[in-house]
Amino acid sequence: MHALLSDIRLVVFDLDGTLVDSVPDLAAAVDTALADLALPMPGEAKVRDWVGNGSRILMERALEDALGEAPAAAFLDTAHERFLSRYGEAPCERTRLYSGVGEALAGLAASGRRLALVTNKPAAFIAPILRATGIERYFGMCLGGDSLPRRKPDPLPLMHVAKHFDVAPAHCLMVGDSRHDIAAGRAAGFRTLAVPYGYNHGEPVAASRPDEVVESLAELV
Ligand SMILES: O=C(O)COP(=O)(O)O
Ligand SMILES: [Mg+2]
Repeated sequence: MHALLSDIRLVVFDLDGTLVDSVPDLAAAVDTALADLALPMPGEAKVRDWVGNGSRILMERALEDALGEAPAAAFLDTAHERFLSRYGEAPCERTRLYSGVGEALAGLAASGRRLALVTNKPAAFIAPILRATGIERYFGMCLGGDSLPRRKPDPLPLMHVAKHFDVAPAHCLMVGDSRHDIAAGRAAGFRTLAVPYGYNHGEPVAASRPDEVVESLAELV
């Protein structure tokens, strides 16, 4: 086990960009949603930098890019509905686990630690993706960006999970790919660990000063 885990009893994982590379499917849904609205398709590279604050803000960034100005609220609502419908049709066609994730989850679970998932993506998409990638059984609790009144970088979902498992924050670890994960973890009183391969608005996640950065989650076990 990694030294950081010695007094950790609960490990909370981010999903997009940490456990799964979901951008191919997210980008396909953004592209088709914009095409439905007769707007140009942004493609994967741009979408990669827009993921991290939930699907509504993802679509706000996409519309702003396509229109050259901030979208009207009603148009954003329409576009967000299009995105949810398109993503719901195919949330895991090309979404894949990052290397090392399977070993890490199996090893941590076997060690008796509790595992949970806190993502900013809508909760409805969590189970289909965990099922398709074969990792659903590891998580005792999963929260989405719309599960509670506030989402990451607010610490609320992390505090909720720690309370659910009755583990003090000092014995909890947040594992994520973005500054929102690190900020939420720190604010909740958790230890924090980052992976550098995910989505962080084009910036290195190390700039958020997590307690540790690992190239692969396999290094945890
Ligand atoms: O859907 C998003 O915006 C990001 O999701 P994540 O919190 O799992 O990285
Ligand atoms: Mg993420």
